[in-house]
Amino acid sequence: MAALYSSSSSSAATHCRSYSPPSSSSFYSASSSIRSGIKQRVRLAPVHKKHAVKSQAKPVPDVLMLDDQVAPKVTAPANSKVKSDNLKDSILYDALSKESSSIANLDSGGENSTVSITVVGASGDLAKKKIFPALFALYYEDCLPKHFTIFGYARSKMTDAELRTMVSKTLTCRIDKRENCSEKMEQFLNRCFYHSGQYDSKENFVELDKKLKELEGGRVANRLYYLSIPPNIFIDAVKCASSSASSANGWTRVIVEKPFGRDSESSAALTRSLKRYLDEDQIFRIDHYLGKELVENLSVLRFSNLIFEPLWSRQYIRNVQFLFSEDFGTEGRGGYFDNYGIIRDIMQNHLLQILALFAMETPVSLDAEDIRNEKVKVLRSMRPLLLEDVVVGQYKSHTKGDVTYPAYTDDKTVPKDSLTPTFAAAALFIDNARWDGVPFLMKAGKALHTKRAEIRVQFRHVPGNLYNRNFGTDLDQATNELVIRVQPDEAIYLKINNKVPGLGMRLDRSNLNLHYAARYSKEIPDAYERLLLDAIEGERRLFIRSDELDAAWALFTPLLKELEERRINPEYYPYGSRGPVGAHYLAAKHNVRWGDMGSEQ
Ligand SMILES: NC(=O)C1=CN([C@@H]2O[C@H](COP(=O)(O)OP(=O)(O)OC[C@H]3O[C@@H](n4cnc5c(N)ncnc54)[C@H](OP(=O)(O)O)[C@@H]3O)[C@@H](O)[C@H]2O)C=CC1
Ligand SMILES: O=C1O[C@H](COP(=O)(O)O)[C@@H](O)[C@H](O)[C@H]1O
Repeated sequence: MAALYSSSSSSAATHCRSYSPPSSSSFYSASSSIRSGIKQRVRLAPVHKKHAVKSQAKPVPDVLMLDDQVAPKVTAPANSKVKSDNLKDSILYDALSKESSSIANLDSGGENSTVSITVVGASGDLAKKKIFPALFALYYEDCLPKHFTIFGYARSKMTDAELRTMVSKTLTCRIDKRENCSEKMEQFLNRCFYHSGQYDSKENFVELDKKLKELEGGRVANRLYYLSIPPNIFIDAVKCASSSASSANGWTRVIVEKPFGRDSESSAALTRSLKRYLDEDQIFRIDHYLGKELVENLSVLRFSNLIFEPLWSRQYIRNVQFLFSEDFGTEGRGGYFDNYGIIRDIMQNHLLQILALFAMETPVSLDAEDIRNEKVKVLRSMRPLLLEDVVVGQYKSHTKGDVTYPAYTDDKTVPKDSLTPTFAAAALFIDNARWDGVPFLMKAGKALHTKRAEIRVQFRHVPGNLYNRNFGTDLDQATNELVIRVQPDEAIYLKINNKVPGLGMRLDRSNLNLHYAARYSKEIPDAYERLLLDAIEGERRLFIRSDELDAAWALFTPLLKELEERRINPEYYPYGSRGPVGAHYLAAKHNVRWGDMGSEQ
């Protein structure tokens, strides 16, 4: 039986995910076996019979045959509506998800199945900037299944040829692999098609369905919809896609882009509406920060190295900081941004998701449900944010030399009297045994002095430190710090104290540095590539489950309401600066110094 399973691991996706490590590294072979471990476990999971009943599918064999030559027999019809109430039972939930992952893995890569990816809102910014380029990169890397089709769907009138021209302008070849690039592009573009339609028109989706069927050529048809449209039309599109263009014999999945509402109530309403047309395990709520390489590496760092996990608690960690800054303003997205602000745009999702991964307990396994269960526990253990633990700011115009940088309210799509924060700093707390009393600080801002995303872990001072005299460094300040630089120029470095070489005794601060560009020659894939591939493979680990979302909103909603109801004025900071001074007072109140204020890196 074991041989049967291992002989199945020849699908394109599995192949494209076996990254080759640098020759001297045994570490990577360990980590890639973790990944194949996930697959192995998922594939071996027996099929849960209830699912077959619920989805009214044909009976499913107890042992899944994974040989590519064996046609997958059964999948959950996408439009089968499974009520979500009983999914609250996490055991059943786990079983269902593992089961559908098994089906997904069977169905996505074989000779007798096909995957159709429809980008809804294909004429838009995100589609052009991220989604089509990520799909091409997956194709280039042989990660897409043998049989696949890509459809663009939007209201704009376009022919297939015009879509191809539009998409071709956004495609780039990998720096490390330029061979055959134009051939590959042409092959890819030939598999891209376009259908123009309204987002609320069943007829238009029926037309799409017809075109999809023609291209699917009678194979088991799996369908992935990427909703790259404004949130007010999500439900219209989901309703039409699910009723008129979901797969009759394969899976149907929908990737939903943020914003997932703007507070607890609107988020819950969105979830309820989505669940009228889809099961929870058909919904892939994307947070692209979870697809970033160093965020993915966070769990590997913690759980595959002996040295970190024992230190990962209030006993040794003084505070943790999650930092996001951009060196540009809203630039054309002010209309969207003004309704959300930086807390909803970055903190409630990207930074909080990273925090949950950082702080969670060891999951039972690397399966999606085990990881998401642990993340939910962390989020539920957190205190809702208080206004007194938050500082908000907004950038104002600034002139440097000959250049004048605009204020946020100079954006034509932003009301002149807008109080929407473009910067926020916050102190959060996790009331559990591991993290009691440890401040988790977040700072996020637009139009700051630099573009960067980092996690900084500041350790406590060394008790009874022998070197606590004046050896050139204040060791109370110069505690160890672990920095995970998510972007740009990915790196993980640990600040340590060391002796300056020589006959004297002076201490210095140095970095033990894993600098990705120096260590790995391979280009780091874009987050959207990883997440699209995961959605095709049915891997939900990096997507947000509805209970995670509820818990995340519960932390921020009271604060957001208070900020808006009391019309709290932001502290103004010049475009290109380090942000409002108030952020320093906030940190000082919690006995913390922001780690990004130093001169290093
Ligand atoms: N752009 C980005 O960097 C990011 C975007 N997102 C999210 O991704 C989604 C898509 O973003 P983005 O591509 O920037 O969005 P766009 O504003 O570019 O909209 C995408 C497409 O939707 C259609 N559309 C736009 N407005 C309306 C409307 N009022 N009614 C009906 N259709 C409309 C348009 O296509 P047509 O007119 O042809 O139908 C447009 O090309 C959004 O949910 C956004 O919040 C998330 C993170 C980053
Ligand atoms: O989700 C968002 O993310 C981008 C930043 O993403 P990055 O991958 O370029 O760091 C941000 O600019 C945007 O406001 C926000 O909606």
